[in-house]
Amino acid sequence: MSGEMQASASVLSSVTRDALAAVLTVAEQAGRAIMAIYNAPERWAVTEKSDASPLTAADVAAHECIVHGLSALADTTLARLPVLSEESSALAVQARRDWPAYWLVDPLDGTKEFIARNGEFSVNIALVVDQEAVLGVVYGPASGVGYVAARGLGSFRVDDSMPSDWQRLQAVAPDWQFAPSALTLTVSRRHGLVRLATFEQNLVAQGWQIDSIAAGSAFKICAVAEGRAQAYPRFGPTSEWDTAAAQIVLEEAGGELVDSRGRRFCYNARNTLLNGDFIAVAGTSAPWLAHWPKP
Ligand SMILES: Nc1ncnc2c1ncn2[C@@H]1O[C@H](COP(=O)(O)O)[C@@H](OP(=O)(O)O)[C@H]1O
Ligand SMILES: [Mg+2]
Repeated sequence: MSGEMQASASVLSSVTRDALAAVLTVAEQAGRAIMAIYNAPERWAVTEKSDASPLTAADVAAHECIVHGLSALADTTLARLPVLSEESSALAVQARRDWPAYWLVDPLDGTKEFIARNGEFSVNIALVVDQEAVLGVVYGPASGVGYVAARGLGSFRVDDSMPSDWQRLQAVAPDWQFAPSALTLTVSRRHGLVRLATFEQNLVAQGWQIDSIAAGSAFKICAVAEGRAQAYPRFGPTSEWDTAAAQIVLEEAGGELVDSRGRRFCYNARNTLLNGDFIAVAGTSAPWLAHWPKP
């Protein structure tokens, strides 16, 4: 076995339910740092990043909390892994090519929703090993609800009010064999809405009735894992830290996250951090992609 394969095997053997619970605790700590600022708007000082997305004091506070929390994990194999975070990406984007395993983090996904004060933002922490997300935590500081998963261990919803009650998630796929009926989609409030409308029209033309739930952040993927929606079609760019944690939550609940050609998303495989169009589905993606709009 090569040194790199040994390193990956050692990280995978650290992926346990205890480790998942510890990463959820890190996300909850970051959530408390975020809420302290969310509830004190005079501390926001919104600035523009180089990609023109907003950056608040909360993004930075959550980033620092997560970097510290992960480095203090009891499992030293996990604690020593490098971190690629939205707030540190300029430094790490090249270095990551040499990393067989690392933490991929969006400390505050849905910054525009944070600024809009609608509560629809999340802390996303994923563990990537050999280009696949193998552990993920998506935590909502405003709701106190986390979605957690690890490869082979299942997906769970954990509410802060009942921390020991991990509720198993199961995605619910449409039955494509029978006459079209109702489909529920989760959709972005702000991005890719023109091609989303075309996709919905393609489904309606086949007799499907579409309901949609608009929301910010990676919760749109978790809602599919939870069975509240059957798919989340995404048109336009996102970054790898927007999808990795929620992807393993969805996969462990019985779903797929794929590009417009049906290829499963993987990480650290290209020279960019940007994702292209994707669809997150309950069950299999092929029936959905038959209705995908032309680019
Ligand atoms: N032009 C762009 N390039 C890269 N990512 C983009 C983008 N436009 C939107 N996003 C991503 O979409 C996320 C918000 O999507 P949604 O509104 O559906 O929740 C943003 O998360 P952040 O708020 O963490 O930056 C950002 O990562
Ligand atoms: Mg984001």
